[in-house]
Amino acid sequence: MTTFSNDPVVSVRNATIYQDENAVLKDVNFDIEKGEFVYLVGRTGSGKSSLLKTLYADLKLQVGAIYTGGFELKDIKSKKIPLLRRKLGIIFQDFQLFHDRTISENLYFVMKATGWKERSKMKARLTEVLMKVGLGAYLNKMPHQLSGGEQQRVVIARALINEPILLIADEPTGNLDPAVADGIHQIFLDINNSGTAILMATHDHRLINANPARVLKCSNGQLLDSKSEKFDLTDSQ
Ligand SMILES: Nc1ncnc2c1ncn2[C@@H]1O[C@H](COP(=O)(O)OP(=O)(O)OP(=O)(O)O)[C@@H](O)[C@H]1O
Repeated sequence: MTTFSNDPVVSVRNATIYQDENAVLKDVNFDIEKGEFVYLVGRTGSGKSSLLKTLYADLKLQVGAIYTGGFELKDIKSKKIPLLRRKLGIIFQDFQLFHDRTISENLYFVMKATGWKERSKMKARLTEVLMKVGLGAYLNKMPHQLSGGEQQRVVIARALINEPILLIADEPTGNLDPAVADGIHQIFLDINNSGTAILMATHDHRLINANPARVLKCSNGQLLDSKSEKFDLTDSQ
């Protein structure tokens, strides 16, 4: 699909976000521009994960229009979903590494699944993304030999492999100590500084206050946007 250099990476118009037949968020409207950093907040159960899942076509879009990375999500064909996901980096709170494979085997797996073929190019890219997250020397380690923060860095490296235009992160520091969370957050800021847009769900107001950026807030079935209105962050933990 054709994308133009100034198109937003995400564009949402009058969308309703559903879990089964329950509308979790109604009349959702926002754009995320190339290179933007956006936090997503809201109380537990307010719809953050449901919104993110809809953006990467894990939940079906039933009402409204969403474009992510140039793909129209309404009625998207299932064979196009892997192509959409290749344009995105998706990161969750729980590190989903294969525990019986080394770090490099974990990354090779994703590369093969997304069409990489040449071993020398794969090795170069793998080394490059691991360096970006400060784990250049960890290629042959097993996941259990890494701390939680290091495992999350590997997951971030894996998400960077195909140079995504948007990183979608669902509470990526949720299970980490504050100091480790700060280190992971700094990696997201560095990635963002090099031009990748980031949409990050978080409950951590400490991180938001230390690194302010635009905030989307799920509240009472609506999505509020700090770009167009003022709201209180303190009641969204
Ligand atoms: N798999 C599911 N099937 C049915 N309902 C679900 C499912 N997952 C979540 N829900 C419901 O959808 C609503 C929104 O949940 P969601 O997980 O999007 O919230 P959240 O803001 O991400 O919460 P948290 O901060 O706890 O992760 C809640 O009422 C929840 O119970």
